[in-house]
Amino acid sequence: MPPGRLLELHEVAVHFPTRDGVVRAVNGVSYHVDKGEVLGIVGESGSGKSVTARSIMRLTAANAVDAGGSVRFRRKDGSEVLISAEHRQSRTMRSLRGGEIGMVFQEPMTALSPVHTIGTQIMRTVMLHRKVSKAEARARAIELLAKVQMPRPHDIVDRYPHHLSGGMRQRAMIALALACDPTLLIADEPTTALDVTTEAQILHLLKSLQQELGMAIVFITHNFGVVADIADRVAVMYLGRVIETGTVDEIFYEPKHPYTQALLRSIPRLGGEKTRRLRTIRGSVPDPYSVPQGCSFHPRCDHAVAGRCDVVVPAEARFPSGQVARCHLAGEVLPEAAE
Ligand SMILES: Nc1ncnc2c1ncn2[C@@H]1O[C@H](COP(=O)(O)OP(=O)(O)OP(=O)(O)O)[C@@H](O)[C@H]1O
Repeated sequence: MPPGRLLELHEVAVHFPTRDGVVRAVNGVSYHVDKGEVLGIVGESGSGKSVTARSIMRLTAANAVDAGGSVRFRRKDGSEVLISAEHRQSRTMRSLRGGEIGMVFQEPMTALSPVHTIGTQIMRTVMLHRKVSKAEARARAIELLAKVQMPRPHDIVDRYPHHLSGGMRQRAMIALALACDPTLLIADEPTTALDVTTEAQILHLLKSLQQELGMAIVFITHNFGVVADIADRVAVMYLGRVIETGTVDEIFYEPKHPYTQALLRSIPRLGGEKTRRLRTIRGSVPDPYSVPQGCSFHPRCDHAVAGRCDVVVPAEARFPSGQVARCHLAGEVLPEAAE
């Protein structure tokens, strides 16, 4: 990996064999994250955002089958590690999880235990990864609670999760994820379940922590507005593939892939023209048992060319800026042409 690179996924594939057939949840996903960068992952429900992220930590469900690809991660000491399925239970993986890669979820109770105090849980993580005394770990827990702007950290440290509001639980989970100064935080829809005001506060908190600590974030969301707030670069996913990547500005102002263009047309804009009608994307996401041949978006695409888009999987089209789109017509299908 280049020196500034922290994480690199190459053609990662994860399938779930079920009684009704094979769910091809992730079908060859490639993306990278540089040190200190925020990568937003967007896409409709079921596009494979979470399964891909979990495969980085090797935390996919027991019925998941690793169907290929590789994940590379740069450790704090500068060395590169190849994360593979065999590493699932390895000592390296255990030291990466929580020690170098932190994770926060939509539902804090998936990360927090209901039967232990917030302090005990943070102290446990700190003591698992560092040689510190109990008193030092407790001091670190209080320091972390203050860092995530938890009110009354000296009091909250001895509370159980059910004593806290939704927003405070989210802060506690972030404190837990930051316990060992991770260089990468994977945030999977961490604000989706919150009201708008709390969501804005948590986003602001994550952004300021990211800048203060210099950590990178993979931020998963289905909300373009949230991406605009927090991300530097964006990867758009559709049916288990990344179909476009670029900077936030490129994706918002010059989307190259018809799916990204359609997604953007379907979100209301503040101050937008009142006469402009919101358009929904034709059809619905096909079920992942039968991913369409060729470009998987072609059955819903207004520009699909028969004999090409329905037959051949598009290669990556690279633009001089670094923007990449997996579309046979990328560069030809401009937003104006698609109106
Ligand atoms: N353990 C599992 N067994 C079978 N199918 C699964 C399993 N976990 C996920 N899937 C399927 O894999 C696909 C991708 O799921 P994933 O959760 O990654 O989507 P997502 O883009 O994160 O969506 P959401 O925003 O709804 O979380 C979905 O079709 C989902 O039903």
